[in-house]
Amino acid sequence: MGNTCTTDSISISRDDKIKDAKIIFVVGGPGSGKGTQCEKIVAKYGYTHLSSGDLLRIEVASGSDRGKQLQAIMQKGELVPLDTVLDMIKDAMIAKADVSKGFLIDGYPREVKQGEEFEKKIGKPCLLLYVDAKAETMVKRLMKRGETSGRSDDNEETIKKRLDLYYKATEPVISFYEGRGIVRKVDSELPVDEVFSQVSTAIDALK
Ligand SMILES: Nc1ccn([C@@H]2O[C@H](COP(=O)(O)OP(=O)(O)OP(=O)(O)O)[C@@H](O)[C@H]2O)c(=O)n1
Ligand SMILES: Nc1nc2c(ncn2[C@@H]2O[C@H](COP(=O)(O)OP(=O)(O)O)[C@@H](O)[C@H]2O)c(=O)[nH]1
Ligand SMILES: [Mg+2]
Repeated sequence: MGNTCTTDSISISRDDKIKDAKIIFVVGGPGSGKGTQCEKIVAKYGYTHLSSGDLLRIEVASGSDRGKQLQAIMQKGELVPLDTVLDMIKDAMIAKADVSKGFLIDGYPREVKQGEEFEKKIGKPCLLLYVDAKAETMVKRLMKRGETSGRSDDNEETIKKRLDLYYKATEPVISFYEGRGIVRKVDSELPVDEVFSQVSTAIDALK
């Protein structure tokens, strides 16, 4: 049976496993350095890193019909349907719930609605790490990453679309959570270790 939900009671116990989890959203533009910082957080704090983009890429790599549809959307730099990403994140969280000290949700929410749905279905974040870099810096990093990443969206045309969408849809997420006082901004123009020192300060301040 595994994780299959057949009755309400099973579904409640599945959800119960993550309802009190420590949740950190990691938000920033494409190529800002979210993944780089998350790796370091995992090493120092032992949190579980879930990159919504990576989860989608795993589905694409499986070659499934759903993966093919996702690939087409991602190649255009658009957002995949909200429920698809949210279900993937939730399943991944439940799978790690027993061993996790906390979750880094990287690259999510991409729009305010995604944050609202996450809170309804999973729980509230205690921190939003805002990884901030200039557009020019992000483009430069992504073009460089594209030389070796093999990612079909690390090309000039798609990068521009991802950036536009970031400013239009994702930046409002930061204002939304600023209203709640949980946003900590780190300056990702700095060298990786200096960015991480700012990240550590923000995480250490959590109780
Ligand atoms: N919550 C999410 C996360 C990702 N995507 C899709 O997956 C692509 C890649 O996402 P991601 O790996 O998070 O890429 P970026 O944020 O652009 O940055 P990076 O991998 O460089 O962190 C996005 O452009 C988008 O099409 C999405 O629709 N919804
Ligand atoms: N110079 C510099 N490069 C960085 C920094 N953080 C990330 N990078 C590089 O920028 C690229 C994008 O980083 P990544 O972590 O994949 O960013 P993400 O798209 O936000 O997940 C990678 O090739 C990193 O090596 C940083 O603080 N300084
Ligand atoms: Mg990433």
